[in-house]
Amino acid sequence: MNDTPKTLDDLRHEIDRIDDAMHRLLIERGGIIDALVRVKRTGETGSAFRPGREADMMRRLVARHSGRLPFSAVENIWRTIISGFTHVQAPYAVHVDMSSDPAGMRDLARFQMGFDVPLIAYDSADAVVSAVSASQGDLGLIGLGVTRSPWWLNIGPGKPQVMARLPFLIYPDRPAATPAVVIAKPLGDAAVDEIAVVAADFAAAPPAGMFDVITETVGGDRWRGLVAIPSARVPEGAVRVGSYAQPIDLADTAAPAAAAG
Ligand SMILES: O=C(O)C(=O)C[C@]1(C(=O)O)C=C[C@@H](O)C=C1
Repeated sequence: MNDTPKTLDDLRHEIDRIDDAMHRLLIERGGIIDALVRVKRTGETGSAFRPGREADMMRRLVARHSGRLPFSAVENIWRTIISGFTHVQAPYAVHVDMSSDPAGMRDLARFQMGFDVPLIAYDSADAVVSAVSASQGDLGLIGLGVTRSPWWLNIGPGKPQVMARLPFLIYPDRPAATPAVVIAKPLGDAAVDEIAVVAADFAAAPPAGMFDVITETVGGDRWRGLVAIPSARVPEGAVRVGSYAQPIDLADTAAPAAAAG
């Protein structure tokens, strides 16, 4: 066995070897894009965004991760890769509601979509809904919490819908943790139906804990909000305005990423 301590040069050679391999793999990943676009018929729908597939990839990443690199860095690298490959398949912009917590929304948009996707800022959620409605395959990012305007009245069947809930991976001190939803037209097989988003309109606020309220109006003569319900349990006649993959709280998993993160 050779016990000679490695020099700085040796160690940097090892890092170069690993970086070369990672870069080669990224180039190889890019090589399958043309075939993917044909198989998915992305040209016909104009959107490559598949949040269900992205959720599965993130779940596998969580299950596999170990080592020194914080999980947030790994998540961010993969978000940049996935978002970059989504954009090269069919260019899109992300319209962001900056009416509340603009710094948090910008961080979230960049963490989630990287820096190659054009980001367009708006001062209301309604303006984001209009922009996504007028586009082919653009995405909208709308913050959750309380709102003056029930912006969801203009989404639903035949229109843009809620397609993802962010952050998808929940862990302590995570960056880009501002709660938000992604809206988009559910083109191709893009929709993922685990948790349904239902528009509710009641004379008064429902008792605390009755629903998983993800956003609600303040003021006004009625209580309006969006509630999240497991898709299999949505009552008949409910007004569905989208659905998303169930986010993962790493505190509830035994995944190594929970410890590494
Ligand atoms: O799997 C697909 O459908 C892809 O388009 C590939 C890919 C990726 O880069 O991994 C890109 C966009 C989708 O949202 C999901 C995954």
